[in-house]
Amino acid sequence: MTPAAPALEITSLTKSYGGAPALDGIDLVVRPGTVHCVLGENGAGKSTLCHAVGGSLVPDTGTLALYGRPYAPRRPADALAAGVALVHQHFSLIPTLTVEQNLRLLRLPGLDRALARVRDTYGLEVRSDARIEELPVAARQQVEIVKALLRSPRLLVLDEPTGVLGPAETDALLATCRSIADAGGAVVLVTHKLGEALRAGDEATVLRGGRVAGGGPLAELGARHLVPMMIGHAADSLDPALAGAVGLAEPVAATARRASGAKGSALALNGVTVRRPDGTHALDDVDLDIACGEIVGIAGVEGNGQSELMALLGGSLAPGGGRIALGGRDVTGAGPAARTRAGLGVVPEDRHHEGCVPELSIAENLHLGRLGRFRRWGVALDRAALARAGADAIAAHGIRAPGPDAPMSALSGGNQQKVVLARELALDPLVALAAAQPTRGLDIGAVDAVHARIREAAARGAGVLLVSAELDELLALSDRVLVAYRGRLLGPVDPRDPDARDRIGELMVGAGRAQAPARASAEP
Ligand SMILES: Nc1ncnc2c1ncn2[C@@H]1O[C@H](COP(=O)(O)OP(=O)(O)OP(=O)(O)O)[C@@H](O)[C@H]1O
Repeated sequence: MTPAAPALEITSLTKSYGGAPALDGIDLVVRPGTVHCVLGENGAGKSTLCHAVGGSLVPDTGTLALYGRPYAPRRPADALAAGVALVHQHFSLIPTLTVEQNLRLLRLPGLDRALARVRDTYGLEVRSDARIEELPVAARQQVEIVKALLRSPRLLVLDEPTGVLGPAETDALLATCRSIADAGGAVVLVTHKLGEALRAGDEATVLRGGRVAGGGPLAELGARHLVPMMIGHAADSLDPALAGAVGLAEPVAATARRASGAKGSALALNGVTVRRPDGTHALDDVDLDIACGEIVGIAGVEGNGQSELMALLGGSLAPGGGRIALGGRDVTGAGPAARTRAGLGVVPEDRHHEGCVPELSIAENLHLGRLGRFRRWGVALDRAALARAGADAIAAHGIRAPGPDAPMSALSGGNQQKVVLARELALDPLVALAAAQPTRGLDIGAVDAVHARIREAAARGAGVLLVSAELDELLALSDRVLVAYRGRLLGPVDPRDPDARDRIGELMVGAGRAQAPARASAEP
């Protein structure tokens, strides 16, 4: 190893899919002892780059060097042997096995010692006896990161690791990145969150359309230079709340939305209870009434009933008690398809496993549950009509896709999310929309567009339930915010209240419960 050599040097890297370049002549240098952020819009090529470094994809042309030595991994095992660990956007854990069983599959000598080292060095601990499928998404991500750290990598590549993490977990992860860099290693951190990059990164490279759009030391670039590199034009058009959230402007307080004028209840839960297998309440006698045209935000630490609430609305979980009504009609016993027909749009948190069918085409995914209208004589699918409708939706929602007939699996993570959102927002009628983390993994331009679409849906009279880990998002969009805490919905908090953040923070840890109504207010 040459001491002054870059930890990673990428030269003229290219990779195409069916003639379309995903990476088009990338040059990138990661210096040892640094956290190097890779930024860029959805479909820019960030994951493809990570895969090339992590050995899960072989580039068409170009070279890589690791600490001054040629490095050409053909498979992930080559990367691991060279000291490169990659944490993917999609988890690679076996859900039915425990954490420990998953870690033992690595066949590392001295696993217990290595786990103790990771715990002592980074303060990262995992519950060895828990089954992966029982763990919240953030805890699964933690296991993936521990798995990577067990091998003491000299280059750690993290593909959008913080999308699923709460603020405290994100802080812990960013601190871990810093300790790896301080110990002389290097970290490549892919993120959409500018604040995070500016806080934790030393340098950045911005990708756009498979090319390097710019980069340099983060302290010099700042949000003002980075955002135009990322979105390809000046950031003036961004919504002021979003511009404030990414540090481009002074933070702005939420403003009152114009009432839609729609009347009545869009979505109502009445005394809804869900018990977990261990007898505890995932949802505890929840009452919630969302008026037509109203946006209700749900904050809260993950694992306080939000997942069950979404599964319940999606129809994959039946309540132990209580009833659900859509536009005044009881849908408690209705299956997912009947709810879709009745006008309930659901954007699940785990778009990859629940929101779409990766093997089907993009056009089919855009019309899941409504493919019937493209059948001729009720049987054969009119593929041309389906492709035309798919192409329209792709254009309208800015989905970066090879075409409507390409498989969903060919889309980048953020573009898959756009497909799921486009499909649910296109329901006709759309009586209510329940969306969990709708902007997770989306670039700044796309977040802006999704916020606008959610506001439009409410303006057209839909009631919106918005579950989000992003407080800025909840405050910018919601008419009122409730906080999920141990299966109950506490609050409401008015987002225009100057103390809204503090109040939500208190409710998230259960403080102030005594003053809050035990049941969420039914009144908007
Ligand atoms: N298996 C594949 N087949 C065809 N095209 C693909 C495949 N994988 C990726 N692509 C295309 O390559 C381009 C880059 O995708 P990539 O996943 O690297 O983007 P990204 O920057 O990570 O996006 P995101 O922020 O949404 O995760 C996209 O246009 C995507 O559609």
